[in-house]
Amino acid sequence: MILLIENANQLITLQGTMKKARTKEEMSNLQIIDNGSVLISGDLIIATGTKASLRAHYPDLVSQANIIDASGKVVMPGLVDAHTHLVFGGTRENEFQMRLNGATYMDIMNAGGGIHATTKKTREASFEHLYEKTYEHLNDFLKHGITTVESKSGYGLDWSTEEKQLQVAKKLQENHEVDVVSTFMGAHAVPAEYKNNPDAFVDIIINEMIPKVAEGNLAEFNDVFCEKGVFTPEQSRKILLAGKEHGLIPKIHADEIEPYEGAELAAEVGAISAEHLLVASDKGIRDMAEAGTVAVLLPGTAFFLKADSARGRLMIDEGVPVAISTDFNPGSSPTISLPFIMNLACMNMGMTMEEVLTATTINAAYAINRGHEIGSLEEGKKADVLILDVANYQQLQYFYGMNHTHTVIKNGRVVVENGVLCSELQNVTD
Ligand SMILES: N=CN[C@@H](CCC(=O)O)C(=O)O
Repeated sequence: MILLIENANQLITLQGTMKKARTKEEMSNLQIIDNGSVLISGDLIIATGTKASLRAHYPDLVSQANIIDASGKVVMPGLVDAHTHLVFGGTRENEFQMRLNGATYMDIMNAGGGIHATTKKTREASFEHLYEKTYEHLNDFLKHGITTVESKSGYGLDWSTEEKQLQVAKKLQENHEVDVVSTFMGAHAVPAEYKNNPDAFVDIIINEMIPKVAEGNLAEFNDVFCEKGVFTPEQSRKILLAGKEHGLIPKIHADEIEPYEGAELAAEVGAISAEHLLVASDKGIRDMAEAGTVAVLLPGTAFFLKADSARGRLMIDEGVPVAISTDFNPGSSPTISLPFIMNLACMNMGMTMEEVLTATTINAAYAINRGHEIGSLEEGKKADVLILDVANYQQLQYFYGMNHTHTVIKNGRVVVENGVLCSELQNVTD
């Protein structure tokens, strides 16, 4: 199948020569083509350029192509969400009310709620239930223009449930249009049964769970919630290094609630990303810049927890490559709306609209080791393309809290048309 998208008001390609996440002023370089076209063959991008240049260079392909007219619209790479806790049982709106009444996130967790409440529900849920519920969430992601999602386990905290979450993610990767990239996060919390002996649980993660994850090829990354009252930096280091020995790339939930030298640890162990970073230290930020660790910032979580956002502006100025993600989870960020989170990044972290687009495409792709195949519209990359019903990219932030997705092309196939999932249209006509 050959597709030709033509007449885009603005075609944002994000093309670049660098083979790594963008930093500093590179984050503002969107490489925009006015009246742009994208030529797609099968699941790959063949070329981008002006209408005239593609028609002149590829007359044979153009003559066979199905044309998509993007007049008056913005065309850009599919959005990448590099931090979610995608597969979970239950919801926690009761905790939202508790937090509105003044309780803190950690108060609730220490009293057996929070991650522990979702762990209970996820342990109880069947594989089929989790699969169907998460399938619906992925449909929502797709309708908002997100074509790749990272998914962390961590609501099992025992092997059978961790494996169930990872297997759900794996089956979704096989069956759903959205690409699902898996992270093992057995170290999300210390389960109640190990409350008095957390080191014994750390040993189980290291000696039992990580080897099984690697053997079953169930995840690419290994993540730890390094936080006071959860896992110490020493425990986190051990878990991340053990994962590395088994081929799992380190990620870390760092400096979210209290400063704990998580950013420093991320740089030290060679983590691909450090995530949250609301209270990361100046030294931690400098260490990350030097190590090239991607900061995955989650302004929706700060918003929902009524906390101050991470210092995104400073991180960019210091040379840290920044990505922005939803942190979709049932407690601290129950939203799939990456477009809304992008707006929060502008409003609350001092990031420019250009930086935010880079942070949710190419830099997010690098945060999950996919920068070579997604995140920009370039020859040879996957044809994951988003067409937005806005006249310019600034309107995407200006008309905030709305879904501007018109068309989504995933792997060279139109999967959302006029804002509606093609699979849903199919069901109506069947
Ligand atoms: N902070 C730790 N983990 C999740 C929240 C998980 C939950 O509350 O269920 C996060 O990334 O925000």
